[in-house]
Amino acid sequence: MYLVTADEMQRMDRATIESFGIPGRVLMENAGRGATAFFLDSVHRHRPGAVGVAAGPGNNGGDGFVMARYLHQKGIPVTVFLLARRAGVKGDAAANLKLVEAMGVPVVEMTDASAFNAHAPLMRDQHIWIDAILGTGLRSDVRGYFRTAIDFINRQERPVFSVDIASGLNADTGQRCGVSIRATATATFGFAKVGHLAYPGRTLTGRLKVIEIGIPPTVAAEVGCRQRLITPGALKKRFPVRPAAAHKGHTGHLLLLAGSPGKTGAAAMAATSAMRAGSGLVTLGIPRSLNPVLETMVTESMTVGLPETAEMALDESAWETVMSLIVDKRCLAVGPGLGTGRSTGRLLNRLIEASPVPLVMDADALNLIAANPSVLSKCPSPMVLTPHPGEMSRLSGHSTAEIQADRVGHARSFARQHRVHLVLKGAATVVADPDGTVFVNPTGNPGMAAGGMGDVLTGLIAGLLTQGMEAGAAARAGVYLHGAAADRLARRTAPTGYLATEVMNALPRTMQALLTTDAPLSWPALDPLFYDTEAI
Ligand SMILES: NC(=O)C1=CN([C@@H]2O[C@H](COP(=O)(O)OP(=O)(O)OC[C@H]3O[C@@H](n4cnc5c(N)ncnc54)[C@H](O)[C@@H]3O)[C@@H](O)[C@H]2O)[C@H](O)CC1
Ligand SMILES: [K+]
Repeated sequence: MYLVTADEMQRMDRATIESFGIPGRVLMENAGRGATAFFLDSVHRHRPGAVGVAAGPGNNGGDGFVMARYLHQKGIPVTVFLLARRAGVKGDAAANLKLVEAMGVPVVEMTDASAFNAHAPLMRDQHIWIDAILGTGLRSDVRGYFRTAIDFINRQERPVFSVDIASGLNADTGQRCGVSIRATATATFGFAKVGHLAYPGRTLTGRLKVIEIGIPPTVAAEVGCRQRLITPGALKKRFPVRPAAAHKGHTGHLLLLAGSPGKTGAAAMAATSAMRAGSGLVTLGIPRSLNPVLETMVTESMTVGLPETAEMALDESAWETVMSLIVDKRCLAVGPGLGTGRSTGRLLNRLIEASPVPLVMDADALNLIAANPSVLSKCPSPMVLTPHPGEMSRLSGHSTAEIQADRVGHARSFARQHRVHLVLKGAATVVADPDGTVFVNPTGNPGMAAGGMGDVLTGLIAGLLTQGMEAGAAARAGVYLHGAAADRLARRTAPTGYLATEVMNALPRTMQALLTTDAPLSWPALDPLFYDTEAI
């Protein structure tokens, strides 16, 4: 399913109007009518009392006028609070303002803070708000008394239904532009926007419905949308089909380099997660002194003790053994609990330059690469990097705050520059491909903010790659399944306190669920996101 930016959406509107001759007025009518149906569906249990429509001067306000008209026709008491002069409303929005007034809907013009104060008592009487103040036309921090209006509506603690996007939310990043409406539900048009899915936008959006307004499907392709939501339907087609007579030679062999003192659990969890993902065999290469410990920790994986440094981390002299081990492998994963010593770093650099198989790199491997990210361009094989925002900061040189303010943009630019598949972890994980396409993951919950979850993800992605999945697909399937397995645990046990090993053990049945359904696997009570799977 496409996720679009404000600019892409505007280009699609234009293309629909100019190349297909569908008038903007028709799009606005379809938007307002569809949003009204979703509004009535959302409030069906309690027939709405007085409905206040807060309308801005642009086309978002225009959609609000159309909604006011349909609600009025249904006999629902509705008042339009116009946050602009009538004369300042132009085009299709002006036409609909005229129409709604002609029908007898009261329109209160509020052009400054003093008019706003004068009408505050009437505003307080509204039971439900329709927020049609600002849509995708927002380009900077919210200015003027729009700010006052947004704060006022939020303070009323009434249900708020946003038109297209919660006013004040940046459609491209999901960040508040100074201030934002906190919506109970949002009806958006044509396609979901990136800002609906990225945090904090996701919590400010409420239930989300994508309304079809008549944009021809080919227009999205022509505009070249570069963002997608990860959906089970798209993932399913990418899973390798296992032959009935499969043996473990068919199902791939992973080489995992991991572990240092105090971090043996990371190595063990990543290895077993690869097995849980369906990898045929896993060989775990670890510092020699740790072999006795890991032999008892992992049962199904094989272990190989490798030359180590004085700190008992992998030494550069392990190179030859590793290269001989890699010969019959389908994937190399490096990182969980690896340590960040210089000799380990030299070993890693040489592996990146020579790996004949796809590489997955996480944790300390990323911290080591951060010293010299240009080595990535020398890798002859596909790479998946799985940084959390702190590791991403070290890799890219941008602060964590900058990265979090535009996760899609930072993931995309790193993936393109270094030709890697970049998994930027955290709430609403994003996966960027080397060609700049970015996927946003809808699964996962706050209970995953716990030790070991990243090691499970590394093993899972590596396990999928080992079975022959293409690198980008393995990264997307990995983050989706990882989050969905955790959502299942959060639902069945408790929202927090479930363990990484439990997520790991839940992987096979989550994968089975993915392969046997088209429905999103997440639990709606944990994830308020609702999306129309028809609107792909
Ligand atoms: N998606 C579609 O196909 C359709 C979308 N529609 C709706 O149109 C809006 C976008 O409309 P647009 O006129 O471009 O912009 P807005 O209404 O969002 O806002 C423009 C308005 O707001 C002022 N403004 C901009 N930034 C700020 C700011 N930071 N502070 C204060 N004021 C600001 C600006 O000056 C303008 O006056 C889309 O969201 C949909 O709801 C169509 O109706 C149907 C087709
Ligand atoms: K809005």
